[in-house]
Amino acid sequence: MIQFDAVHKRFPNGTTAVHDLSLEMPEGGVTVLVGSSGCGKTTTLRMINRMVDPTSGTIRVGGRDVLDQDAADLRRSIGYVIQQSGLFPHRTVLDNIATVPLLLGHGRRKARARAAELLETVGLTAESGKRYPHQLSGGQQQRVGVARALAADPPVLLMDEPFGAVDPVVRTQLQDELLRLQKELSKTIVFVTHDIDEAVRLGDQIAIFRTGGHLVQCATPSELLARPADDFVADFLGAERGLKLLSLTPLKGIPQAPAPEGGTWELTLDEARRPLHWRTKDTGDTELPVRPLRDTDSLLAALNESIASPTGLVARVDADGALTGVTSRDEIHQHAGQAHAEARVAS
Ligand SMILES: Nc1ncnc2c1ncn2[C@@H]1O[C@H](COP(=O)(O)OP(=O)(O)OP(=O)(O)O)[C@@H](O)[C@H]1O
Repeated sequence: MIQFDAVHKRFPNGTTAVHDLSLEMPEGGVTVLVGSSGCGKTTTLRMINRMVDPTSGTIRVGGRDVLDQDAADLRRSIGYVIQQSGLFPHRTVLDNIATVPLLLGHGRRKARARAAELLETVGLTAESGKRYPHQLSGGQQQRVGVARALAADPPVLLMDEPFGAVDPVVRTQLQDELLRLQKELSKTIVFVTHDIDEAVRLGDQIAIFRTGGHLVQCATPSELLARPADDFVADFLGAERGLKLLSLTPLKGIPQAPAPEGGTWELTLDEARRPLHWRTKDTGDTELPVRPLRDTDSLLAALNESIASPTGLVARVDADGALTGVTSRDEIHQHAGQAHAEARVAS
């Protein structure tokens, strides 16, 4: 969908922001650009919608060279979300979202109806549409920013550190929302972040840049974590890169055994067979918390839970939260090793 071919960007002051970049961003996938400050991520993003023009090389969107297209038209046809949401302060939330449909000549009523629909899509109440941006929390403003970018239903969405200014809890919620939306909408998304965990969570592919605008490696998250191209990439991924790889592997398919009965520790269940806690009578009826996991939870979550669990056992539940069995710490360890070996072979 988006192709960079030998793209170079040198600003008039002599700074090379992007150096000989060749990269493909597949249709319907999320490409995350990561790297330390000043390595050319934002410039790369902005060349896609012609907010910046390349010095040399070609950028194609949907097969067409961006330089052959009118910059204003191109910008309207590509969604753009930035940090701090970039909303117009004196327009209501609904009017902010309706901005691009209005620019595209949709009537006011139609544009507002579409905006109201999008409010719901991004998880905001109809009432919040009547407010002004400063009357919303930072996280809510970011949701409005996403709704505004989606308003003209563009096939491509550019997101520049969209969740950089919110606290970690809200950030995780916004990431979840984006993943949910993306499942439905399958946009071609280019997402800039400093945060490697965010990149691993959201990316179908991750492009890592080094200062001077050099692309060092572009690969799927599991390829990158299993086989970093060099020390720079390995350092960027951090010492816990092995654990991050486990965060990508779901528990589904890892064997379960029946929950222990009559031993030192037992699981107490409610009437719907949902685990409540681990309980032992040995030390005066002690109860310890249990965090049951579903098949979609990761091996990393399982490893974490197996360490916290007094028995080393992880309680597994179905989609309704009812107990299906338990998995041991040893079993989880063994599969963790296997996941690493498989990722190394696959990449
Ligand atoms: N308009 C400009 N004129 C001159 N230099 C610029 C301009 N825009 C960016 N640069 C320089 O180009 C380099 C790349 O900047 P860019 O904003 O693309 O990096 P980045 O990776 O997005 O950084 P950050 O993560 O800090 O936002 C930097 O050295 C920056 O100072």
